Amino acid sequence: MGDVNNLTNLEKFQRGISKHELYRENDPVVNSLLSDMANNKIVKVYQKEGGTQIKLVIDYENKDEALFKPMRFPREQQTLPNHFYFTDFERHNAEIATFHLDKLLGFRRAMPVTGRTLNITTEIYELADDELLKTFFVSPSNNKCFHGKCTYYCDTSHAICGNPDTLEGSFAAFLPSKEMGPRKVWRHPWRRSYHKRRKAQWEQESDYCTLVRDIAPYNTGRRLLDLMDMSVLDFLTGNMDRHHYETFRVFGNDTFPLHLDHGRGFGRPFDDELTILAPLLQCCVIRSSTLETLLRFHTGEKRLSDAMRESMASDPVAPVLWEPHLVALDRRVGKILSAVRDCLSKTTSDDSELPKSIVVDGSRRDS
Ligand SMILES: Nc1ncnc2c1ncn2[C@@H]1O[C@H](COP(=O)(O)OP(=O)(O)OP(=O)(O)O)[C@@H](O)[C@H]1O
Ligand SMILES: [Mn+2]
Repeated sequence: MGDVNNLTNLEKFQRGISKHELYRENDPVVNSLLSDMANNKIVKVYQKEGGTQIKLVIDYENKDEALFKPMRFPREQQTLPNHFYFTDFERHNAEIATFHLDKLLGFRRAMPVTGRTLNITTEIYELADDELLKTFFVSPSNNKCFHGKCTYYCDTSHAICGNPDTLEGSFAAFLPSKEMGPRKVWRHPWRRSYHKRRKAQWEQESDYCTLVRDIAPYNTGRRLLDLMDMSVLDFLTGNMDRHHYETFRVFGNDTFPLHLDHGRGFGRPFDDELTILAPLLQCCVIRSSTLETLLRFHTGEKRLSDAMRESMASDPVAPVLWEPHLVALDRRVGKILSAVRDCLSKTTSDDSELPKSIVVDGSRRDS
């Protein structure tokens, strides 16, 4: 199908997705794709249906697409104390930062995301489809605003407004279409209850992990270790909103889970939500390569915060994160490592076998 030289960077990226990861380490197509999304001409904008908060699909002149989440708040705004994880607003910069973090941790399971500042008149209003256009209005201070249609926060009092005419947002590279790359949706075993008074099973049973590890697909292959990686990523960012995850059907069950939907991370830099680490705390396993990476960031020359600062410096909307969030990353690496240490001391004391908690296998490329 067509000459490889005529492919857009997004198409090249999509063709490079493997059973093990979205892209290869140091693959130059990633930076080219980020730059395309940040600079290419936009020709059409419409709302993505589904999901709880507003998201726009951006069509570029070269037919590539991106998923846009608008900025709602300044970087310093924290999660409102009386909001649950499921009513928290989404933060566009959390999508950008989590892509960088996923990459630095060596997972490569998150789609590339860049920041970009748009002109709300010429790059949204004038390119919007009729549905979206209907939700535009001019605010009392004469800024152009829209609210779209969705389950939460799509009304006049939660509108997205130009400032006065610019709007910042995150642009995530589009996944292959459902036809090209159909995906399977999985319920996360450590999903929260999404109810203000109810608790989930894992919150009430301390040996919940023994149940999980006996059932497919967690009883074999890489999947349980992938959930541990996901809980590491989510604990570092403070994301409590991991209800489902998706895999590509073509790769079967022994493939990586996509890291999608990170808009609710980076909301509380001064608290570390240990319950996000529950999978790791309850199962006491972690992939050896992940442990090595965390140790390197903890004891090595470059701390995780430094690596993140460096990685995000070239983003068009840098600085992407408020400084306290970077400080939190280093502190949380320390907490993950002490959780692993606790696991070790638990499992080595009862029998002389290899400590179960450490992790064993990489099972990333070849198993
Ligand atoms: N980069 C992407 N390209 C294409 N589709 C995507 C991308 N990221 C996410 N999606 C799809 O869009 C849907 C909604 O995305 P996302 O989860 O980020 O939004 P959300 O409003 O938080 O949704 P929800 O309320 O269901 O959690 C997801 O089910 C996912 O399948
Ligand atoms: Mn979500």
